[in-house]
Amino acid sequence: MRVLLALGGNAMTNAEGRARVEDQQAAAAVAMRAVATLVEEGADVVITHGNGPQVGNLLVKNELAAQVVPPVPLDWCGAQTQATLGFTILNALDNELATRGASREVAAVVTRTLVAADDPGLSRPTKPIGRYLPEVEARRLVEHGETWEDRGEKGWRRVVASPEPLEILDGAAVRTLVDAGFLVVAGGGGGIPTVREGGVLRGVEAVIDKDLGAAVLARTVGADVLVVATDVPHAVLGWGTPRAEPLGEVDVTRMREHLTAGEFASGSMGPKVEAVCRFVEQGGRHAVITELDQIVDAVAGRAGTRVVPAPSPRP
Ligand SMILES: NC(=O)OP(=O)(O)O
Repeated sequence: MRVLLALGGNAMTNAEGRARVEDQQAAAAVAMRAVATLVEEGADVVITHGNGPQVGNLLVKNELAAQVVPPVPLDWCGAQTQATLGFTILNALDNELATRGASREVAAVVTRTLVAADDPGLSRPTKPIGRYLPEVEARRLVEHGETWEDRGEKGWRRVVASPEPLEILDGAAVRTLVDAGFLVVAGGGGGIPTVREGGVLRGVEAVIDKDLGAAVLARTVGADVLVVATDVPHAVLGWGTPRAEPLGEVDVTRMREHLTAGEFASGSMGPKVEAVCRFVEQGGRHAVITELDQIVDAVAGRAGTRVVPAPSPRP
């Protein structure tokens, strides 16, 4: 079985969302325990990861240091997060396999994702990145031209452009490595957004939603199962209301109806549900949204919100 595991922000930060080096190393170590168990059970595992906290922090560093060292654009920041998180995940995975007396070849692939140059998402900021700030501080940054948005009880968060992922440009390399038996980290942060204009490729300043990127990557590597690991055990209908209903197994037609009805918040559960629906609609065996410590059971169909193909119509 081939599994695409998409690790959410909480899988690469501590419980408060902090992204110090030691927080990221500790979080990666926890996530790789699940990956090592899947590997022991015989799965091919491809890992992708979010980069929202990390890419936002890099952008702030760039802006603060701009008078001293040349700043780099957001797509460069995204590429940098793929490298640092890829290296952190690989170390954690190698170390976890070694404690179990196991060993596998591992690799991290700097991954570009093709987006359309005229994607409306490039001119309309929607993707939350970086740290949360109190409203008063966020409004000060808005006065300096940044876009910030109220994200509820945690505070305000910067939002940036986020185009639709169309194709994993480095997909052939990823697939070749997986077919050769490597455990691969790829498509971090949804992939580095890249446009092709007049036959020329160039990065664009945006951050792709990593769950939507994961759905494209899953298709590219021929995954049977997509697991979106986040900080809650299930997607929930009526979240935060007295009628809250955690979802178990749902067929993809019904799940898309819930999505269309506005049951899932944009910028958080909404893209995760969109991603699992796309994966199953395009032939995936099943897709699961669940929390980090349920990953192994999720792959086995015993945990989380499990989206399965719609039943075939009767002849
Ligand atoms: N790129 C991205 O979606 O990252 P997060 O999942 O960390 O927000």
